[in-house]
Amino acid sequence: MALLPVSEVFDRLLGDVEKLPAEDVPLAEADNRVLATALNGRRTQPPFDASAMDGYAVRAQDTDDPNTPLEIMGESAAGHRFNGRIETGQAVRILTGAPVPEGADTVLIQENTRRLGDREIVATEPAALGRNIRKAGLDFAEGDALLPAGRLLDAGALSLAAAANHPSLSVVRRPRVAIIATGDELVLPGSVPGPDQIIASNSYGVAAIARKAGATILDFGVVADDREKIAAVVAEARQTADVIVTLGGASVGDHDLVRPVLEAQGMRLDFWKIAMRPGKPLMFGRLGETRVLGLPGNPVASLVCSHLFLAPLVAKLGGRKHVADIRNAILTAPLRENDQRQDYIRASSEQRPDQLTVTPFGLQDSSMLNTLARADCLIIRPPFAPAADGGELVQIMMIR
Ligand SMILES: Nc1nc2c(c(=O)[nH]1)N[C@H]1C(S)=C(S)[C@@H](COP(=O)(O)OP(=O)(O)OC[C@H]3O[C@@H](n4cnc5c(N)ncnc54)[C@H](O)[C@@H]3O)O[C@H]1N2
Ligand code: MOO
Repeated sequence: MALLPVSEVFDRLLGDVEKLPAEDVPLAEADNRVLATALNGRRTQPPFDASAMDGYAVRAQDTDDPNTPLEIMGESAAGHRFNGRIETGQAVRILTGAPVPEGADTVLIQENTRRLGDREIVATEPAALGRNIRKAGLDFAEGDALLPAGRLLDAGALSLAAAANHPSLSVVRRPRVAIIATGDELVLPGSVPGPDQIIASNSYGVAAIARKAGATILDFGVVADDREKIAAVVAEARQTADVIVTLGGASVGDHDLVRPVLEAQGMRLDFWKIAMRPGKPLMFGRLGETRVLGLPGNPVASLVCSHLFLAPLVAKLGGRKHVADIRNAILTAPLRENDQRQDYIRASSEQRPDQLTVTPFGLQDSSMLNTLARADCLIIRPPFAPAADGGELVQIMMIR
């Protein structure tokens, strides 16, 4: 089977993805969720003409002559309005956020007044008509379009939704990603491994990438290389998962059972084996409504494929925008010519005063997590790229 080019992998994986259905969540739990439907104001804010300052509600023309005393008729505080109307020659003590009394057209700030005893003030400076008054609806009015569908609910959006009196919000359901690690050699961190065993590490990194893209993770732990056991876990996972991610068992060895087991369960294979390094044995298919992404077991292949493919898949299902952070950088060391597979080379970037540079790591074996953890980017080497010298420009994808 020919290896599928990376650009086609994106098309086949993402081409027909629709965002998941909506669900209602309490406002307090809506942080970092994606709004499913546009949000309108359910009230007008401020609901009345309100004072923007501590001072006195007056008629502007009464302040034209600074020596005219104004009689204080009462107080309007936030939450407790002054019930009454002021006439010429009168003022009401007013505090920030309080309703402006009828008859007043201006708020004179406290600093521009002088008190004469308990009952009177004079303006020390004339006030312009309408000063320090927030008109009703200054922020928004009932029925105004406030937030569009697809908006990520961040701090500003959440407080606006609250101010508009929405106690709950309709958000896109989080994609549920089931992760199934396969392999007789794997034991969980903290176990005592047998002589031929290693610690299962991939799930943790893959889960972190998926979660960052908006997923809820269903971790199915480690399953032995056994057809029945893998089939049983897949059958359980497909009940709830939008995406099943399998780890390992994707290649051509006698114990690489994932694809045959999934096909026996009815998976329609879309593609298997892609023109990429690391990540060649990547597999993608559909099991009913559930998408299945079979990641190669080599830890670096699992994580690089998750950055490249799982993150945008999860983001799109969850209604989020996902744009890979791709930049141009100057190579500090030479690179060999490339073969037919698009290469993603672990590297370290440095922002210098005048340019971004990138240094590839010498060893690129796809089992080496130590280099992956140190890498902040991957150099993208297109198929058949000629050898590159230090000083040449290359594309890099940031991974942290
Ligand atoms: N004859 C060929 N052999 C291999 C090919 C090939 O094309 N022809 N491809 C190689 C490539 S590329 C990769 S990548 C691996 C992928 O193989 P599998 O997906 O079948 O993965 P496994 O054989 O199960 O495991 C490979 C390696 O990774 C370790 N592993 C697996 N799962 C985990 C995990 N959850 N946490 C940590 N480490 C894990 C496993 O122990 C193996 O060492 O195949 C090449 N072979
Ligand atoms: O995916 Mo494999 O890691 O190309 O070595």
